[in-house]
Amino acid sequence: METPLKDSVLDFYIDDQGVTPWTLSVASGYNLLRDPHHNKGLAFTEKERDAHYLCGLLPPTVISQDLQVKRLLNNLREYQVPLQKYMAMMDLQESNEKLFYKLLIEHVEELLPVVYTPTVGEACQKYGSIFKRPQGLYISLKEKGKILEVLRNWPERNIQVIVVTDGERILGLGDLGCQGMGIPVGKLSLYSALGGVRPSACLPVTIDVGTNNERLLNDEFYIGLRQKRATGQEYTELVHEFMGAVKQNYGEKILIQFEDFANHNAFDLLEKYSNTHLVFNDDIQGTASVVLAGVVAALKLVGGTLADHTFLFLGAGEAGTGIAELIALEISKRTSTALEDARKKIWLVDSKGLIVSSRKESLQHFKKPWAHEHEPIKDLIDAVKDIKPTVLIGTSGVGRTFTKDVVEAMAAINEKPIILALSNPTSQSECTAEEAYTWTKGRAIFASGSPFNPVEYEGNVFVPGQANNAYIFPGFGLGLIMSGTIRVRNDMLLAASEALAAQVTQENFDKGLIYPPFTNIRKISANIAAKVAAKAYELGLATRLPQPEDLVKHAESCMYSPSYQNYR
Ligand SMILES: O=C([O-])CC(=O)C(=O)O
Ligand SMILES: [Mg+2]
Repeated sequence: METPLKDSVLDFYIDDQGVTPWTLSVASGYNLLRDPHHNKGLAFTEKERDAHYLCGLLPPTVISQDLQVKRLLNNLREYQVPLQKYMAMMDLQESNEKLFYKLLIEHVEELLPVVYTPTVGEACQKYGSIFKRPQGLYISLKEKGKILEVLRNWPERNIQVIVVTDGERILGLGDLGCQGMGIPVGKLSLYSALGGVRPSACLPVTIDVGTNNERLLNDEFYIGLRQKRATGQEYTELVHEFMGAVKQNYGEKILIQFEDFANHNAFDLLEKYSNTHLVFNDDIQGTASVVLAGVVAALKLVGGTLADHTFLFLGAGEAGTGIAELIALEISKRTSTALEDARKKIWLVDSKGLIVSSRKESLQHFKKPWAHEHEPIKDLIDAVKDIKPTVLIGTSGVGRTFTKDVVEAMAAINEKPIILALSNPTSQSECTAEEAYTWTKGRAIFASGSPFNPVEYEGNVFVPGQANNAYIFPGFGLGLIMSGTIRVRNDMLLAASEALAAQVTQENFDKGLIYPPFTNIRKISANIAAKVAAKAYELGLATRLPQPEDLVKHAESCMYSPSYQNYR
């Protein structure tokens, strides 16, 4: 057999230690069928079966990978319950990785909602009950003092990207503790499927410091530490040890993506580590980049420049303030105005009402830049009527908050109101696609964080876009990895955003879409990766030299291929 197997060009960047001997020793005979990285199931050819001690272990038929994909898709479609589809996909990932990715890549529109939002949310809620095998590393308070050793227990050594959560704010579902593991697992499968990063280079991590979720603490199937969340120094020290161990074990170029931390930690962690590590917060930065792209694309449909628009957010946490800041940065850049002035076009409402200067003293630090001069307003509907936004963005994590009143008020102010209901999963969406189109009489430009089906309204079909950070983080990460970039900077987020907006075609606009369909996502990711890498080279933060001439081609050549290889 040809080992080490090369999954993609990124393998050439593997350090001298190369592939683990473990892979070499088990990959034949029955164990080969049990090795998810190399298993091909019925697609092993006669010759391969002869050469690798597989005769008799498989029924006589040899089928192609394409036929395997077809068969699996047929089986998946038989399941009525989304969670059953999810579990079937996880089983496939654990038994035949290439087939899992080929299926996911070739049927991305259909299967994204299965392995990602909304179903992954339900999977996390029930993770203890459906748990079968470890899909990532669990670093709990018990591992304190030995995190480096724990990292070395993971079978893969050449890790390029880690997605880590502490489970405190899983989507809009709140504290799911250790069961948040579904999120890093799901995000990383998109890194490979959508962004082409080798699966073996991806490491999902859950930091378990307990949970404040009483239901889970009392659930006999809960898999995490049965205690209230550690906070303060105990929390900070565990995370700090993790961050240090990761850098020590994997080097400076390891990308660490923070995912679904609570507001009170997310901003601080990002700030604390952004000058010592390659860190990226998907909820703050990834969401910001994807929403800016959608808004910029929407300008083609509604007219005006970014600076001509007025933005109102419901929700002033990671997504809300992250998006607001990136929009302000872009306005400031395009119009050469001061950032403070650009921010004045943007208003945020939190659970206490409009964020205004009289509230400044009591605001969390990440909200302070948005405390503009204005009299207090308590309700969203009154804020809409007063501020008269052209763009309404929901990032509250609370479903059904864009009520009929609110949406109708947007339609009364705007010919084409831009309404983005970003909270996940579907149950937490601020409104449904159907509500947005019906209440605006088909005039809304609508996108949501979790997918909605097309809506028919008065004989017209409206296709809602999905404003989800899944458009950005896989290509963004690929761009960082392929260029050996050592720090993330805002200009890279702006570059990613521009790259995504540039991928929306006239045909998409004609359908009212402000995002391209996910079917072309690998091409989109390659373009994003190229723009991000180009910016990193420009800023002197890319270490992989010389800079390739054609970065799009380079990105494509780096991408993991899910097609089987021939084993000698
Ligand atoms: O996971 C998603 O679908 C988007 C996201 O980061 C979140 O909602 O936290
Ligand atoms: Mg998230």
